[in-house]
Amino acid sequence: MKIAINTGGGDAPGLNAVIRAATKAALNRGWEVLGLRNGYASLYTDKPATRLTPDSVRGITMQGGTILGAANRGNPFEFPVLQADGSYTYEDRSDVVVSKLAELGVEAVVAIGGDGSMHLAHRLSEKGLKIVGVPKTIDNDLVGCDTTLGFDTACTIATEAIDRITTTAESHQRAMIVEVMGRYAGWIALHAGLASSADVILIPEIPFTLESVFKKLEQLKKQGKEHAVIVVAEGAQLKEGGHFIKGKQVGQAELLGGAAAFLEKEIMSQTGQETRSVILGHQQRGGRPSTYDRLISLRFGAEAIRAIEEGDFNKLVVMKENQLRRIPIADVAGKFKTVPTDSDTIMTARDLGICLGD
Ligand SMILES: Nc1ncnc2c1ncn2[C@@H]1O[C@H](COP(=O)(O)OP(=O)(O)OP(=O)(O)O)[C@@H](O)[C@H]1O
Ligand SMILES: O=P(O)(O)OC[C@H]1O[C@](O)(CO)[C@@H](O)[C@@H]1O
Ligand SMILES: [Mg+2]
Repeated sequence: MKIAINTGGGDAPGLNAVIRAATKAALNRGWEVLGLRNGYASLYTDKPATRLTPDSVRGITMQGGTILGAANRGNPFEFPVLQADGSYTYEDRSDVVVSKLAELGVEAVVAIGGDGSMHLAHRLSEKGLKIVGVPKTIDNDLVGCDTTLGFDTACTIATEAIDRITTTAESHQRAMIVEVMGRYAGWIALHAGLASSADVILIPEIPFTLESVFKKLEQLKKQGKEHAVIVVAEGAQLKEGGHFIKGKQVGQAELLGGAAAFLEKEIMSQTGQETRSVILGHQQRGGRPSTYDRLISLRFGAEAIRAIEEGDFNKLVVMKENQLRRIPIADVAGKFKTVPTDSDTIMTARDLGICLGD
């Protein structure tokens, strides 16, 4: 058996642990393992794949990033090609992906990625590719699973950052706003905000009003609390105004952001409270994975190989109620898991008096 592994979408802590577990489990079965670089991009080059060996995966469980490189602008069905005049045209390179893998003798692919990668995996499987998916994204927005690899680490990093920001907020009697990642889902904001005792948490699932935030700041003052910590998801949206969109690059999903800067300006000008904003950004995606992310990543990687061994293709390996399961990739492709607004975590935030902006 010859398999190939690729990592697609934004990188996330734990990717290397999946690569190591899948490679070792496959090599132990006497299989051959190829690594694709930068998603599927290496398949269009004269070095389409590299052989993964015990040496190439040694000691990488604890390493951030991905030794294979990631790609979040390389959709093979609409591949952006730069023209001489600076404009882009889009080519369908999906047949190149399928035929190149066949030429390399690859019988199955382990595709590690988020919602976008699983959408691609599903479309490639319709062209005959045998794929097993592994759920990765710090955003935790893949349906059909409790958690995705990278989410726990991102929440830990965000929680620690908010803790640190809280002590300086207190020293200066300021409102501090922390913008965290998560695209159109508020998982990181809600979990890290709750864990770090934020006063206000704004998530895309609950559109907010400025009045609600100002009311909370006023209430804190009345209680003798001179500082405030506001955690805002990059995808947060105003009840009247929608998302904060920073821009869009060719071949990429839209970039969100700007909610924290907006809030800083409005709080300063409308309440007079000294305010600062911080964007945590990509540090939430970088560095060493948490113990939990290492473990689920190793379990996902080895399970993907067991699925291939059993011929159980076009499945996504997931963690559901702390059990490994396999679900059809078709069931998650093109879907999106947001925070249920009636979840016990939301109710807990409300019970603790946290303002959710509504
Ligand atoms: N293996 C791949 N090769 C090339 N491009 C890919 C690959 N996987 C995903 N992409 C591109 O990256 C985009 C994002 O992928 P995905 O949703 O899986 O990642 P993510 O972890 O949710 O991060 P992101 O915030 O970038 O969406 C996809 O829409 C797709 O265009
Ligand atoms: O790496 P880029 O292109 O800045 O993408 C940022 C996006 O990727 C993620 O980090 C992971 O999906 C999102 O939280 C964020 O919106
Ligand atoms: Mg995504």
